[in-house]
Amino acid sequence: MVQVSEAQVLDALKSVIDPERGRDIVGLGMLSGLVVRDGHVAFSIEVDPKRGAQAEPVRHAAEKAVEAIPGVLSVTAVLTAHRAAPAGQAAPQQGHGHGHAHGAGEQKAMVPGVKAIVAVASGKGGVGKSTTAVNLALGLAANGQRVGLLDADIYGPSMPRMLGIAGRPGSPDGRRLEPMENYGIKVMSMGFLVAEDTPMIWRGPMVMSALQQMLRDVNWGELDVLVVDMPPGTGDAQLTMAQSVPLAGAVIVSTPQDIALLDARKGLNMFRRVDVPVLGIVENMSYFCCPNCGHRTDIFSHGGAKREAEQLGMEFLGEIPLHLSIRETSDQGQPIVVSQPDSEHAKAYRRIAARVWEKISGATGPSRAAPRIVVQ
Ligand SMILES: Nc1ncnc2c1ncn2[C@@H]1O[C@H](COP(=O)(O)OP(=O)(O)OP(=O)(O)O)[C@@H](O)[C@H]1O
Repeated sequence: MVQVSEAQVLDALKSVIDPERGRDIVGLGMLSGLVVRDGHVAFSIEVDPKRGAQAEPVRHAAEKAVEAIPGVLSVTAVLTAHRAAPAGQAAPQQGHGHGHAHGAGEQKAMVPGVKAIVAVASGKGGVGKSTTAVNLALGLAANGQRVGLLDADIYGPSMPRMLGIAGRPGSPDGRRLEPMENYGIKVMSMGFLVAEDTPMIWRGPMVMSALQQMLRDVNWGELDVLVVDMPPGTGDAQLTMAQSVPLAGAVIVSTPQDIALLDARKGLNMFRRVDVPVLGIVENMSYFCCPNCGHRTDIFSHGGAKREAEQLGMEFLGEIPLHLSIRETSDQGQPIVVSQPDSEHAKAYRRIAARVWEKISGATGPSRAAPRIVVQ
């Protein structure tokens, strides 16, 4: 295989001229987060936020220039809206009339029109975080809230599949993306923006810019709740999210054995460190429900999560069994809350959604970043 070096990529990018300033993007210092690995290249290009999608031709030209290097297998270039103003100064999105971060620290820019943002997180992968996020979002919608779902799991976006949505988001004004929609909720996912076979190679700064774009450069409209399906784990992406957005709170998804192994505590501690209230814990795959006879088996010493949650000072929001229909419905793009709304499982998700809503809509008082929420 032909090896591609960073120097080669930089050389190629020196041929890309920013038309606005008449110089190459490398010389202008617009490039950041360059990663070259096994022929796969990824980088971000910082542009003034005012330019937004007008800088798309620059991104496109940069991609083309790198693609032309022999040995390059894929190129992922992302535009970063570089925000020079320190947080708290007159950034355009700040304080859109709905609530501010009132914490002792810096103000966090609200997303215009979005009343509350709830993160769904887990200490590790594979515990059913995305399944919970999608059913929670649909449960909130079924309970009457206006809901958006942001798939922040940029390494393995699953929402296009889970919600049965194909295609690419449009941008009628050429500046902001329109979210996709299904089952009455608005959805944005990196899966809509990047070809399925493109490997995702991200480094810290790129993760941040991708998340910021999906959060702020999307026309979410008026939402009561934006549910964010976080990437698994407790790394950069979670911290960025937690630090740069006034989260109303976080829901931690955990399996019984994961609780026992303390993985859930990592998630909990991370949010506590950045001063985001943890709304509670959902125990997923809590017990096994035989799809044929309905017989229930507690395969993982069920009940431990509730006890642990209490010990950790967290609310236990509910338990979801391991059930074939939960997996099958998500795999088919028809999550159980919409495809089998009268099932016990759908009801369990709706109860969790109702409790989450109760907690965030009642989140007033002198505490930190709790957004002011008007229940309509
Ligand atoms: N309660 C459940 N019953 C049956 N299957 C489930 C349940 N919850 C999740 N699954 C299945 O487990 C698998 C992993 O779930 P999911 O993708 O939601 O996990 P995740 O924590 O988001 O994973 P990742 O960390 O890989 O993103 C999926 O196939 C999903 O359909």
